[in-house]
Amino acid sequence: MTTFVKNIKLVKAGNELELSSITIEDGKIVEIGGVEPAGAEVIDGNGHIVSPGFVDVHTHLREPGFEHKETIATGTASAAKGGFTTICAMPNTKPVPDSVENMQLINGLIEKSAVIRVLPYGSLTKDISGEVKTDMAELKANGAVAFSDDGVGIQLASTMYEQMQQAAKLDAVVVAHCEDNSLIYDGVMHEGTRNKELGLPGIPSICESVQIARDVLLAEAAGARYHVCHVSTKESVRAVRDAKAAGIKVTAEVCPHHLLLEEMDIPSDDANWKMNPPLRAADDKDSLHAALLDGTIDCIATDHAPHTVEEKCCGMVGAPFGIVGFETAFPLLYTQFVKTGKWTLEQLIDWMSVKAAQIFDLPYGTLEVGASADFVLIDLEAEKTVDAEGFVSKGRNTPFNGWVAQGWPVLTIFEGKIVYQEAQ
Ligand SMILES: NC(=O)N[C@@H](CC(=O)O)C(=O)O
Ligand SMILES: [Zn+2]
Ligand SMILES: [Zn+2]
Repeated sequence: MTTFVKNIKLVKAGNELELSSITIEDGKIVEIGGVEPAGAEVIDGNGHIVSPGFVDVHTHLREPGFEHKETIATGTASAAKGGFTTICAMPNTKPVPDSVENMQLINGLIEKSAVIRVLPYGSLTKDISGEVKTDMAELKANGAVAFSDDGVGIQLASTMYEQMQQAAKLDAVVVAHCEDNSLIYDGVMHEGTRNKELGLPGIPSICESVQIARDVLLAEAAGARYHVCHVSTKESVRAVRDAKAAGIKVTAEVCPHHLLLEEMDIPSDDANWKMNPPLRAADDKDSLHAALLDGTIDCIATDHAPHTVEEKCCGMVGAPFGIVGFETAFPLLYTQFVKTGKWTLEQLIDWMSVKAAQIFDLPYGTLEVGASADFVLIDLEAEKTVDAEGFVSKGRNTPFNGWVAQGWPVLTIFEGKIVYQEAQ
């Protein structure tokens, strides 16, 4: 079975485009820029750009346990619509992937329902409760892509250190949601200016940064590979930058919302603006941009975190943290930062695909002969308004509703097959 995708533009250095084609055989890329093979099925790319399928190393699919928020079917369909073909699923499900049995249960659900590649995390502790350590070797042997207790920070340094020592032996990556519980103060948004105006309890920046500072030293001592989730503050950026300079094996991600928004943008006590970590101050946002550009932060990850309309209805206090991200990530970043000349198209695509894959040694996020035929065609001209009601995800929880953006995925191909096609 041969498929020929013609009339597409490859993104070369910077913003340079080159008219090309991709030939697919048995789910793999066999030629780039070749001629149409006789008898091939032909897809006309209509002159759109082609990017490697995006790789999202931080997502929440909610199944098993919270199918009212999202399922593997709806979450992966949403990701495909956003141009993603590989996503790593965080372990805050019920049950948690903390044993061979639970890992196999989750693998079975993925096998049954996912329309793109889902690589599950194993947890660092049983039930992500921070107490009993998991057996990482057996979780890895059963498909854990890496290890995290995302949703909560690991409070005890000894727990983190001992799991880093296990990870170092396995050459696995420890992925950390950094949050010191003694410094949360029941906060619902950034401890700064806007929370005082709204009369809402704040989460100080140190809640995140002190745990990163601790962890990079633990990673150094353990010789482990350590990846920081959703970096949001300038002090966190400094801790990661200093650690990299010291030769510690640390990588980091940033979320689209922390690059696009800041505390002063929060219009009111609206839970669609509540996420963890929260939207920080303008200078924090600036430091995240600088960190991406100088390589301190390695990649962009959505932290797609769907919740129901009911849960998000009634102000920030009491609502769960989290916003959805798959279906808006590329268009918003492209419109705000590439169209404005801050970034090149090549940089944005790199941060959303190849750089993300490299952190976990994944052979995806690349357009190379021999690679899995995972890619997305994007219409850079099409302009649309973000409409949460039209999301494929079950989640409607986004602060970007009504934003106008360009650069929408029109066709997503995973292992050579169409998994999303824009309605004509
Ligand atoms: N980011 C969030 O605000 N929420 C995430 C948990 C997490 O990523 O910490 C969730 O699972 O809802
Ligand atoms: Zn988190
Ligand atoms: Zn998360």
